Amino acid sequence: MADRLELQGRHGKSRVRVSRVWRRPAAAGGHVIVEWNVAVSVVSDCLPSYTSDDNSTIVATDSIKNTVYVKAKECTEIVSMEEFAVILGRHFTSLYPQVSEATVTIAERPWERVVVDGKPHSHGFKLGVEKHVTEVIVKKSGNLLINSGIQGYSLLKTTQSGFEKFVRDRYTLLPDTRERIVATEVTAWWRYPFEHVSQIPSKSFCFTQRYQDVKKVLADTFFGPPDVGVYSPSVQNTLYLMAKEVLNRFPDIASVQLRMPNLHFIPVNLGNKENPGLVKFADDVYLPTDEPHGTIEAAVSRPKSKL
Ligand SMILES: O=c1[nH]c(=O)c2[nH]c(=O)[nH]c2[nH]1
Repeated sequence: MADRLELQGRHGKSRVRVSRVWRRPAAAGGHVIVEWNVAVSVVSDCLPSYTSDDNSTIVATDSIKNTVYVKAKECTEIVSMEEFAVILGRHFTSLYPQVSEATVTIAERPWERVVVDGKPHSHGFKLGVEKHVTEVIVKKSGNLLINSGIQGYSLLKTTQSGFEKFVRDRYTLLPDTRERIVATEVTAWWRYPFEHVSQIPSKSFCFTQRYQDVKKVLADTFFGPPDVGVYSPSVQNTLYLMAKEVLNRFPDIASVQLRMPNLHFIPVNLGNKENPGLVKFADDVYLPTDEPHGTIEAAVSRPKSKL
């Protein structure tokens, strides 16, 4: 009976924190620093280690961790997170015959160059908020998948948002409105179309630039023009327009997934019989809360080719 059991295992190291500095002269743009939290997980044929005391085919997770630092050292030129993840994935799947696949996940701590007296500082950084993340899966054949994203991107507007004409039944209390605050913390994931290591563009920074560009398109679509904004009839509609704009603007992005919790700003009305109208809501005083919050998410992709 036991002989017929199947096992699909994987192992690796998580929360490997590494920082890499590239020390360019001030005239060339100054120092560049990245701080990455790396997770590597390999699919590896090391069945005897599960079924017996034979560890002879295990690539130790400690060695996996060490490799992250060795590869960071070897990157003498600036690399993006995505490129670094591909380097790691290629390394594990090509060096070890037993490793058929590697998944490398990286989250970047958002150190941003400071500006002093209107000038970008050559070696000073402050911590930003939203995070660039990536997940790269590399197969031994060189086939790969690159997904990148944003986490913790908090956006809010004080008007140009409403919600009306939704299902109204015996459970409904929420009134229709064309005037409310809308606030969210965007999580976005998008997939690049590269399917093999040989297809990855060589220009350094292309993924990093793309991250900045996607972030801007998401925010610009959420807010609309600076003076008048754009009306949002629902978080659902705004989410769709944000995803659609990313796909329109970037042909090298194949699909976008957005999660946009609706973080409520509840109108405050206080009063009782003796003291009616203690606080009467006039689009001014709110109770902000994220518990509970609405959960709204969707994946948007181009229609599949009918070829
Ligand atoms: O934009 C919204 N979408 C909803 O699905 C929803 N549900 C709700 O109570 N408020 C809102 N707002």
